[in-house]
Amino acid sequence: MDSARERIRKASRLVVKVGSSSLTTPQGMIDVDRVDALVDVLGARRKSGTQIVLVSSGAIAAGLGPLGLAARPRDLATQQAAASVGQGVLVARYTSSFARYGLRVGQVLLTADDMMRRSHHVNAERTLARLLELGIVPVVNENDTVATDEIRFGDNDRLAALVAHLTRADALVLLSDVDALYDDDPRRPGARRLTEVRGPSDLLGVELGKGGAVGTGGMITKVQAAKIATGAGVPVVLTAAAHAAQALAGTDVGTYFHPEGRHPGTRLLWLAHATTGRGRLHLDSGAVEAVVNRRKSLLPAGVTAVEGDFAAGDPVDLCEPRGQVVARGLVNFDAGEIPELLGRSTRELATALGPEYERELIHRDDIVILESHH
Ligand SMILES: Nc1ncnc2c1ncn2[C@@H]1O[C@H](COP(=O)(O)OP(=O)(O)O)[C@@H](O)[C@H]1O
Ligand SMILES: N[C@@H](CCC(=O)OP(=O)(O)O)C(=O)O
Repeated sequence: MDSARERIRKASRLVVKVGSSSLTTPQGMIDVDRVDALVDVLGARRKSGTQIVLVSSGAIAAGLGPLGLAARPRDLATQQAAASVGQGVLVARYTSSFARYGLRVGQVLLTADDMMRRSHHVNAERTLARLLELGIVPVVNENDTVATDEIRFGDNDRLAALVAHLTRADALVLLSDVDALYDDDPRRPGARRLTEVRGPSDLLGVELGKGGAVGTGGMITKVQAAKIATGAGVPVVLTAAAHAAQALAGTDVGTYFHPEGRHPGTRLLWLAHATTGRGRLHLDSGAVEAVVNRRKSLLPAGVTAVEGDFAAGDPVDLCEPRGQVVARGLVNFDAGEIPELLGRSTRELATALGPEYERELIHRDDIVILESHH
């Protein structure tokens, strides 16, 4: 056996993500046989001592049938209503399916916001750790009913990567309806399977297409998820749900993404990968140098313009003078407060406006430099 794959076979904590298309029928009902087949694999592995976190999509898809909808609705409110109905059905099914192995599940619903706000992510981390200690299988999904369009993950691939990091998992297994990453859309003739990915250069020229009718992200979000996880030191296997047993046994199925071994903080991981800014701050070249190369906080003196309507605490993109986004950060002021601060020193602002204006626009701990600018 490939020694890299050994990491999956020997993992003592695994995050397994399964997509909608592997759990539901085209009619929008739970596919009981496929759920049971997946639980057979996970239940057996749990019984052998491995802790398992299951990140399961399928709430929206499983809500379609009960609501009499023929296809995934386009509008967010109906998707959220379907998720609300479907999530209950889904968890009920997992509860009875895992009970066949004497195992209990615990529902955990997270938003992208929870990954960012320190108090929330500390709580999520603690609850997941406790569930695992208690021998429970946490079943995680995005909290679809409260997540708004701009901020939601939409697919669970990136959420699963962040959960793998949050729980310090030994590996992430992404299960879909396709058995591997291919160099082209596998529905096209001649597409070839990638058995492993060692880094970005292995992905050059790979065509990443959209998914089927029930899934959302297609391969693009799965590859993004793999980059997030491997960048945080967690290896990833991507394969079909039907090959779950082989993947967990470390057999050569699907695509193996080798880990890179850096461990950035979870909150910043979210900031870099799971969102786009709510607005933009344009930096002069001195501020770019300070923030990107010297990892300093961003002060109002180095900002030339502000765009967008954001509130204090929101993520904003930081642009260099030609307009290219180089970093992202959690801003300390509302958009409307910023214009009068621009170009002025913090000391001058404190004297003119009061001591609360002495703070930086964005604290260095709340800034991530985007990948190509490291
Ligand atoms: N290069 C590629 N390699 C593999 N699959 C691809 C590729 N490009 C597009 N796809 C499609 O992506 C789909 C999986 O994405 P999706 O439907 O979102 O799955 P899930 O619901 O499991 O998250 C596959 O069915 C496949 O047809
Ligand atoms: N949270 C959503 C996930 C949406 C979705 O389809 O995701 P995926 O199948 O992983 O591409 C749900 O449960 O329906």
